[in-house]
Amino acid sequence: MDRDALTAALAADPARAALVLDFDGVLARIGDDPAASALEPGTAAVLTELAQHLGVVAVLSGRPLAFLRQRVDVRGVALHGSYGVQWREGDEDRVLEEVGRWQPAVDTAAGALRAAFGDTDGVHVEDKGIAVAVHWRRAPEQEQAVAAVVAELVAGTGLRAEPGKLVVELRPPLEQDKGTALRRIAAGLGTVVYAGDDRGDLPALRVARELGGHAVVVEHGRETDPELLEVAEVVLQGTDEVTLWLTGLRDALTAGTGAGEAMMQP
Ligand SMILES: O=P(O)(O)OC[C@H]1O[C@H](O[C@H]2O[C@H](CO)[C@@H](O)[C@H](O)[C@H]2O)[C@H](O)[C@@H](O)[C@@H]1O
Repeated sequence: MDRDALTAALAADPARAALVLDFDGVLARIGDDPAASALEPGTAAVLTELAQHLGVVAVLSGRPLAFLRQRVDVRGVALHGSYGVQWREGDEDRVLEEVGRWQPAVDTAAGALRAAFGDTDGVHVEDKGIAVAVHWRRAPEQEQAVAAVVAELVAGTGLRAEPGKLVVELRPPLEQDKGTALRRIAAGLGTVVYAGDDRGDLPALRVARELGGHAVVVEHGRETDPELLEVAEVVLQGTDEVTLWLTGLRDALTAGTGAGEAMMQP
């Protein structure tokens, strides 16, 4: 399958189609500073138009919902944060109830990670509210030290370790992941397309295929886990190719309507 076939699958019955996208590495390029991630230029405008034509356009991310609300302030785009345990409903932020009882464990883990790595150059502890992540992108030599502390914390707190690109997150050990979230988002719809780039996207990529939809993997060279490429039906090269695909999809959906021209310079 290629980009055009993917576009055709969504355009066949757009009102019943779901386009669900990961944030980091798909809509935002990967960089050194997790706090600096932002939508690629022009993407907000394209997503706005896609949301007017497709049944569902959603962002499903490991990022907290509060972060997504700041970075993806796009009318019509549904937001699902923290691997789908947080979402926006009307004017309210919602979170799965069972998450709350893990907050003391998350706070303990966050404190321990700050104590262990707060003074370590290049290691960044990311407070995600209902989870905590530790990054070593700027200090690759610290990977083993991080792994050792995280293993102790998993054993001591019962939290679950969620590995990603040069990061590991400690989060509540619920039977919830991007796959269970995608099933909820896609319920009752026709064609489902999910695009992701990291290990946390694997459950959603598999569910997309199980539902008869399509799994899109965004490749970032050697940082791409080979397991993702095994699940992929379409592989896009980095966020630049995502931008081209979304622009082409917008053009296909708006063809003949007079909308969509000159909205985005890829
Ligand atoms: O589910 P996602 O939207 O893909 O979020 C996954 C994690 O993304 C962020 O980390 C990654 O992107 C950073 C910015 O480019 C990069 O510096 C880091 O190395 C990557 O792992 C985010 O910081 C995590 O909280 C997300 O879980």
